[in-house]
Amino acid sequence: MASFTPSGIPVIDISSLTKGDRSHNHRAVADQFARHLPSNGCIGITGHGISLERLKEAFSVTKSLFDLSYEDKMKAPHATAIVPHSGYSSVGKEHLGNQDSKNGAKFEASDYKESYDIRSEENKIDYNIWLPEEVLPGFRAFTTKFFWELHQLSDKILGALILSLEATEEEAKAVKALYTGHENDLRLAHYFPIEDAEKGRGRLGAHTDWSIFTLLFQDENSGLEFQDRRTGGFLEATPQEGVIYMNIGDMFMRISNGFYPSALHRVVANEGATPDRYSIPYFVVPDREGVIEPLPSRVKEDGKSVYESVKYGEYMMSMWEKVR
Ligand SMILES: O=C(O)CCC(=O)C(=O)O
Ligand SMILES: [Fe+2]
Repeated sequence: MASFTPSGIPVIDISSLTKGDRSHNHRAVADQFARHLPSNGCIGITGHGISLERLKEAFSVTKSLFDLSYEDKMKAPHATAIVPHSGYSSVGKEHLGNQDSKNGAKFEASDYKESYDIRSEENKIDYNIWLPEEVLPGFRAFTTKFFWELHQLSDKILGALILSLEATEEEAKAVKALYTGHENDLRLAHYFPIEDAEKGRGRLGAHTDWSIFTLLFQDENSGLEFQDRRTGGFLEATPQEGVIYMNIGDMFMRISNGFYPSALHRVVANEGATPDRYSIPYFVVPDREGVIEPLPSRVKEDGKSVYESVKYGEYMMSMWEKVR
């Protein structure tokens, strides 16, 4: 059974996936996904197995990173090119709101934030750009460990998502083969404080993620909102202890032939003086060479294929051109 946030976003307990007991039935979680994700492509999750201590540590590491001087942060600068997408990006590198022209919810924002992207050590294209160890001791070790913890969790969520589509065994295998975790992106983000914000002022423009799905950790300073597709308005993703938000991205929308929508989301400032905000998105993405297309069984059921097949790497590069 799901509970709901004050704004009506469903919150699903996934502990039967994460307890590690293989005899547990994953079906119940898959059924909850199938019931609650089709409306807006977003849910809150509890029972994810990431402890509160771990989360506290992650936010404290994030804050220490952004508290460094600009000169120190620039010791791990993001490349001027799109690739490798890793290391430190100062304000103004991205304009995610630019990608949103199709759904009438255009939302002006200058993406008033700085961020740092961490990748798999085995990713040879988007390879990591690390700060020298002495600049922030322990940063590399912590974030690398956290990256793989989130990968383990994501692997289980992906399994339940595939199960929720009633995929054949062959289809399930094919989708899992698209994903090794080595292209995932752990992003630490810091939104600057704003004095005298008008309510609803943009901190991050409305966009969908290009991922399979995204896990979102945020601090107690709210601002994350998902579009309610029935009304076109936005629902606040209220910060709640132990709740991680999760949204479907463009790739799983395509795999599901549109059964799951890619969630349109944004970050806004509260009215008045708005403090710093920290968040940690984890983007679960296919491998670059992965060909993404609707499951044949869903196409059969729906009577048509809503999406053409795309190679993830090509899709991603075309999207990057839009938001730079
Ligand atoms: O900061 C957040 O809560 C959301 C970040 C986000 O949507 C993104 O970076 O794609
Ligand atoms: Fe996003």
